[in-house]
Amino acid sequence: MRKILIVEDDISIGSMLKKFIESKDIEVEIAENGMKAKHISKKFFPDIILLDLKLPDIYGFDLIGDIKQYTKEIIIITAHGDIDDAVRATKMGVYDFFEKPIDFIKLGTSIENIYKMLDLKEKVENKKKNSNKIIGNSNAIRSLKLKIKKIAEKNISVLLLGESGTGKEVLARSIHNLSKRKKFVAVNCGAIPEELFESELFGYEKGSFTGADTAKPGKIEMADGGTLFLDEIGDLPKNMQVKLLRVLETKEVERIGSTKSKKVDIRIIAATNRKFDEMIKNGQFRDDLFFRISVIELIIPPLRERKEDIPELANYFVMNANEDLETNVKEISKEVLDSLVNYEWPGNIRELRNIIYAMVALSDGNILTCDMLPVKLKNINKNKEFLKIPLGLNLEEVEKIYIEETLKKIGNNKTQAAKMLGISKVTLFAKLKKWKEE
Ligand SMILES: Nc1ncnc2c1ncn2[C@@H]1O[C@H](COP(=O)(O)OP(=O)(O)OP(=O)(O)O)[C@@H](O)[C@H]1O
Repeated sequence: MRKILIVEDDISIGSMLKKFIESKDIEVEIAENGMKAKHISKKFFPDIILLDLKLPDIYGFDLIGDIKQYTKEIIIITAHGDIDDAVRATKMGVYDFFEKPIDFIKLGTSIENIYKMLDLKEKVENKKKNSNKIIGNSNAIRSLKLKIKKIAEKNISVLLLGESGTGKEVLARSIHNLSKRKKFVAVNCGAIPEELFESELFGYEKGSFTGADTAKPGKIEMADGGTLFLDEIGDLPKNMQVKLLRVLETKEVERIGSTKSKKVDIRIIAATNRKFDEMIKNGQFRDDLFFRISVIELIIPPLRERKEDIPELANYFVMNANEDLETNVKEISKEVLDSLVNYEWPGNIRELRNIIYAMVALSDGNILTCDMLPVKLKNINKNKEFLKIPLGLNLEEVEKIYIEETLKKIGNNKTQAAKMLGISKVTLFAKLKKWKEE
């Protein structure tokens, strides 16, 4: 059910507004002063707050900081509005501004527009949620899926390790979706300038520094009851590492400029593509924080080590691209699939996704063919070397020739050969020993 809170001390205007909005099938609550407005918004979580500026106990603008976090949009209604107020409202992110007497038709349109926008946002969110499906059936992915099912509901910190684009965020969101936690709040530590970290994570009170016009909760507080995903945690500055550790130990957070701390219940999922042991050795990352966040460590292997997932992923991205680009590609040609499987994917799944999207966008038929491949993939099959093996040999003899030729090609490096052949080093040694003894 849609919900609107009216903050208005004039009882007759309040009840007129209530009647008008209820006629649109929206649930309405009224608060006659600022204190009630804070109290009700915390429990009612209205989609929209209609806020009168002149209230008996507070000036409407000074209330916005306290109620903003409990609603999606604010509309201001005022008897004595001037240009300055309208400008201030826009700066504070208020959606619309109405002068009394209220033009109900215009107000109705404004409310409808907000709901149209919110519906669209929800659709995009849902789509995002669905895109958290973990595609792949390789041993590595199957085992990851099993593990996350086991740990999802337990309130333990998880550290995801893997190269860029391997799907760490997808995995983090899947863990969250399988848990009963409320919201998923993501922070990309690699994208925040150092001087903004503290306000981003901890929030601030109004007036705590120049430019802090309103109070703002930080990401930690916003994740209360939910999951806080700290992407690129290796980029967290040292002074923030100490502060984060304190939050995890005390389960309390304090906004900048506040003397009061607030209890928070968060589950941390962190991710990095950097090597923690080196960072700890160099003093770049605190080991006490590392132990706190890495109760469970999950390693996501690069795509080149689970090539059997490539066809399924490629088909999945063709389907997604069809939906997003309104195309109708039905198939990937065998040659294209061969090239995709033979490529090494330094950018992992993100790179695969981008290439498929580009190919779908370029195609004008219903099959993806080699001429649409980017140059780096076009000649990949041509560059492959082929080995002629005579017919009539038994499989073990074929295997022996193949392994010997592979070793020759890479300068007898047995570790690399085992990797290329997809067998363990022990197996490779055992085979070589057996053939030597024969
Ligand atoms: N197993 C998967 N199934 C389906 N799509 C996936 C999978 N893994 C990754 N993707 C897709 O690949 C892209 C990159 O994934 P994601 O952002 O999770 O990677 P990441 O490891 O967090 O990258 P970075 O380290 O750069 O932040 C996204 O578009 C995501 O939807």
